[in-house]
Amino acid sequence: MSTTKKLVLVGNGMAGIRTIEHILKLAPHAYDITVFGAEPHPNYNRIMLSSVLAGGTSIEDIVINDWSWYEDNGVHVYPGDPVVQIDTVRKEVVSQNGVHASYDELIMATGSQAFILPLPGANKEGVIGFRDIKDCETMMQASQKYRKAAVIGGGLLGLEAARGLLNLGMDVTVIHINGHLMDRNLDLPAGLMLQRELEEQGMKFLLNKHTEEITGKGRVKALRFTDQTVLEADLVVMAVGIRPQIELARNSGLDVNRGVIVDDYMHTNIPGISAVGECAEHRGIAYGLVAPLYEQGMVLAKRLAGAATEGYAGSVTSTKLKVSGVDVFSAGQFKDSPDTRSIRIQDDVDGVYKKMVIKDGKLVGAVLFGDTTDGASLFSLIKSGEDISGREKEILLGVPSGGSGSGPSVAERMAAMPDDEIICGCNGVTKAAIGDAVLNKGCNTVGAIKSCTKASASCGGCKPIVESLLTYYAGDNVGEQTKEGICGCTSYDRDEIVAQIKEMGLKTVKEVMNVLGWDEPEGCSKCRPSLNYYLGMIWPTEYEDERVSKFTNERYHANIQKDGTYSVIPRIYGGVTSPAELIKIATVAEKYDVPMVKFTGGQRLDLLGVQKENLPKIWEELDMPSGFGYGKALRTVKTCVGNTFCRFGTQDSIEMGIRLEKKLDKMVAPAKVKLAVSGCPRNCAEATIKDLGVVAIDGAWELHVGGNGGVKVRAAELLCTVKTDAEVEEWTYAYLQYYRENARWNERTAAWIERVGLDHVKEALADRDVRLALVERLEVTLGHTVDPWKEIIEDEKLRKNFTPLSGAEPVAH
Ligand SMILES: Cc1cc2nc3c(=O)[nH]c(=O)nc-3n(C[C@H](O)[C@H](O)[C@H](O)COP(=O)(O)OP(=O)(O)OC[C@H]3O[C@@H](n4cnc5c(N)ncnc54)[C@H](O)[C@@H]3O)c2cc1C
Ligand SMILES: NC(=O)c1ccc[n+]([C@@H]2O[C@H](COP(=O)([O-])OP(=O)(O)OC[C@H]3O[C@@H](n4cnc5c(N)ncnc54)[C@H](O)[C@@H]3O)[C@@H](O)[C@H]2O)c1
Ligand code: SF4
Ligand code: FES
Repeated sequence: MSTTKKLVLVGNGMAGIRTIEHILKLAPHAYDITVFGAEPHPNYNRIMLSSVLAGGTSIEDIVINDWSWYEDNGVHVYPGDPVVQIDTVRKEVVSQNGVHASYDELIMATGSQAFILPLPGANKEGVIGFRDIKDCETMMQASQKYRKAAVIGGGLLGLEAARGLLNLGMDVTVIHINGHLMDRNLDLPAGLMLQRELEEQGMKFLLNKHTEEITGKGRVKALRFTDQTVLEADLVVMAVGIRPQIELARNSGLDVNRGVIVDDYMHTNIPGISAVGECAEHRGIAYGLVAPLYEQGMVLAKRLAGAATEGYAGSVTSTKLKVSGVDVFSAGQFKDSPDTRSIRIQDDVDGVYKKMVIKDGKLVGAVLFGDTTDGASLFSLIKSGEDISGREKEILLGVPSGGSGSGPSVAERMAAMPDDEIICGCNGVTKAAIGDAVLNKGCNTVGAIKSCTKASASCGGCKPIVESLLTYYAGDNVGEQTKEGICGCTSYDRDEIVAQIKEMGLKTVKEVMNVLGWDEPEGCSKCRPSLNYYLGMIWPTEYEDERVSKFTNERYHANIQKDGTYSVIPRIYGGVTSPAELIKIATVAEKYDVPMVKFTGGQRLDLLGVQKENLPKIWEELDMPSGFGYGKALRTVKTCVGNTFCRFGTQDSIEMGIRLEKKLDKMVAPAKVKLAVSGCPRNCAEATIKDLGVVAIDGAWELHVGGNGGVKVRAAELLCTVKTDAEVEEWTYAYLQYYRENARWNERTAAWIERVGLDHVKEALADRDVRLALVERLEVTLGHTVDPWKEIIEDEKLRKNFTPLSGAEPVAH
C-alpha cells in the first residue's frame, strides 16, 4: 500500500503554489498533490498585472509555472474549478464541477478579493476591481471603446491601475477619500510630491472625496459624490483595499476573523488544515504583499515536509510603487508617534524626500521619494533591528558606512544575512538562491542573476541589494556589464548615451529611448531629465526643452516649498540692487500678500509662500530676469565690496561679478552652479567653496574650481592664475562649458572634479584654441536660451499651467 499522503491545495495563486514548490524541493515524494484554482489560468505573477495593463508585458510573460510544470511534477490541477465545500470529518473537498478529492493535508490559499464599495449602482456594467487577468482584460477592452475612467482609491493598486489606463489612452481621474495619496504608505510631504509628479504625467485627482452613488442605465455613466458634485465616467475601477476570501473556510468550520486564523506554523483550528497567503490571519494581521506570504509559505512547506522550522514570527513590509517615472518607497512604521523620532531631508530642487523613523535607537520605518536607491539597505536595517544611534544622518544622506568603524560594512551586512532571507519580495528570491546563481551557475552580472532567478525583474526595488550580494559572492569576478546605466531603464551609461545621440543624430527624449531600447518605455524620473539636458547641450540651436522631462521646480520655474507654495527669486546681478528695484519687489510682495521676504545666502531677495496661480502675475509685475533659484543652472555670483569701497580691495570684484553674471544668467548646466568673486585674498565672498571662485591677488586673479559649501563641504582647487579681466572671462566660460559638456546630469562640479581629477581638467583647457572653441559653443547656447518667465508671461498656453493644484474639477450637473 502506498504511503504517499494526499495534499490538496485550494487556490492556484502565488502563496499556495510557492508553498508547493518548496515541498517538492524538500520532500519530492511525500505527497500526491492536487490543486484547485478558481481562475482558468496556470499560476501567474499577480504583481505583474500592473505591468501588463501599462503595456510592454504580455499575459504569457507573467506565468510563473506553465501547464507543463504541473505535469512534470505530477501535480493534478483543476483550473477554473473552485472548491465549494470541505468535509472536514471525511477529509474531502468538493469542487464546483463535482470533483471529489480526499486529503490528509489541506492548504487553504484562497487569497483576497478586491473590496467593492457597497454603493448604489456598484453592480452596473463597467464597474470592476483590479485583481486578476479578467479585470485586466476588461480594462484593456474598455479603453478601446470608452474615454473616461475613474479609479476609486489612491493607494498602490489604484495608482498602478490609473497609470495603466493612461497608457491605454484613457482620461483618468483618481478619487481618493484622504487628503494625500497612498496614505497607507506615505506621509503628507511624500504624498504631495507624488501627486504633483503624477499630475505631470496626466493623472487627475479628486482628494477628500466620498463617492455616494454610481449612476447610469445598465452601464456606468457617472459618479456622484457626497458633496453632490458629479464626475462622468464610462469605466470605474475600485481599488479601495482587499478582503481575504474566507467564505469557504467559515462555512467549513474554520476559525476566521478578517482572515483564517493561523498559528506560527500556519495551522488552523482544524487538524490537517493549514492556511497561507492573503487569506490567512497571523497574530492579527492579514498581509497584502507577496514577501510575507512567501515567508509563510516557506514555514508551511518545511512543516509539511517534516523539516525543522522556527515558525513564522510576522513580517515588516516594504512597498515600492510600480509606476514608471516615479520612485516611491515605504517600509515599516512610516508615521511619527510619541515614542519615535524622525529625521528627514526634503530637496525640492531635485524632487527628493527622505524620512527615517527611529525608535529606541533602531530604524523602524522609512519613506523615500524621488531617489529610492537606498530603499533596500534601509529595509534591511529595519529588519535587522541593529542599533544605528549616532549614524542616523550618515545613513539618511546615503554616505556608505564601511571601514570607518562607524557600523557594519556592506560586506559584513551581506555576510550576516541569513540564507533564507528573501531579497526579492516580488519574486520570492532568497539570498541563498542568489548565492547559488553566482557561485554555481556562473551569473556574474545583475542581468544574469535576473534572468536566472527573476530577482529584480518586477518592481526593481531589490536591485541595490542584489548588486551588493553579487559583489559579496563574486568579488573580483563581477562581470563587465554591471557598469551602471544612468538608471534602471537602461544599461547605457552617460558617455555612451551622449555618443549615440551625437552619432545617430537623435533629437528627442522619446527617440533616444526607442532607439537605445529603454526597458521602461516611459523612462523614469532619473533618465527623462538627464536625456532632456544632454539633448539640449548637444543640439543647442534645435532642441526644444521637454517640460514633462523636468522636475517640478524646473517645470514651474519656481522652488516648491514644504507647504505646496512657491518662491520667487528675481536675478540681482552681483548682489547689487537699487532703490527702484527694491520698491518694485516691495510692491508685489504687498500686493500679493507674500508671507515672507528673505535675503538668500547668495545675496538675493526671496519672496516665499507664493501661490502657484500668482506666479505669472508677480513675474510680469516685477519685470526682472529670473534668478533660476530652482534650476540646474547658474544661481548666483556672490561678490564682496571690492576696491570700490573696501580699503583692502585690490580689484573691482563687484564689476567682475556683475560682468560674469550678465553673461551667464541663462546658463543651464548638469547641476546648479554658484560663483563668487572676492576683491582680495581675505575672500569675503567665500569664493573657495563655490563651483567657481575668483579671488583677486596683487595684480592678478586666481580661479578656484570644484568647491562646495553644502552637505559635503569641499574646498575649491586652484585652476589657474591670470592677469587680465578678459582672461578671467575666457577661463571661466571655457571651464563651465567643459563641465557642461562632460559631467553627468545632476553631478555638481565638486563631484565631477573628484571623479575626473583637476589635472585632467587643467590639461583639457591648457590649449587656448580649445578654450576659445569652448567659449564659442557656450555663446551659441546662451544665444538660444530665453528667460523662462518672459516666455511664460507672453504665452497664454504656458500661463494656463499655473492653475491651482488639483486641476480636475468635477463636472457639476
Ligand atoms: C495589480 C496588482 C499588483 C500588485 N502588486 C504587488 C506588488 O508590487 N508587490 C507585492 O508584494 N504585492 C503586490 N500585489 C499583491 C499580491 O499580488 C498578492 O499579495 C498575492 O498575489 C497574494 O497571493 P495569494 O496566493 O495569497 O493570493 P492570490 O494570488 O490571489 O491567489 C489566490 C487564488 O485562489 C483562488 N481561489 C479563491 N477561492 C478559491 C476556491 N474556493 N477554490 C479554488 N481557488 C480559489 C483565486 O482565484 C486566486 O487565483 C499586487 C496585487 C495586484 C492585484
Ligand atoms: N506596488 C505594490 O506593492 C502593490 C501594488 C498594487 C497592489 N498592492 C497590494 O494590493 C492590495 C490592494 O491595494 P489597494 O491599493 O486597493 O489597497 P490599499 O489599502 O493600500 O489602498 C486603498 C486606498 O483606498 C483609499 N480608500 C478607501 N476607501 C475609499 C473610498 N471610499 N473612496 C476613495 N478612496 C478610498 C484608502 O484611503 C487607501 O489609500 C494591497 O494589499 C496592496 O498592498 C501592492
Ligand atoms: S575680500 Fe577683500 S576686498 Fe573684498 S570685502 Fe573682503 S577685504 Fe574687502
Ligand atoms: S523586490 Fe520587486 S523586483 Fe525584487
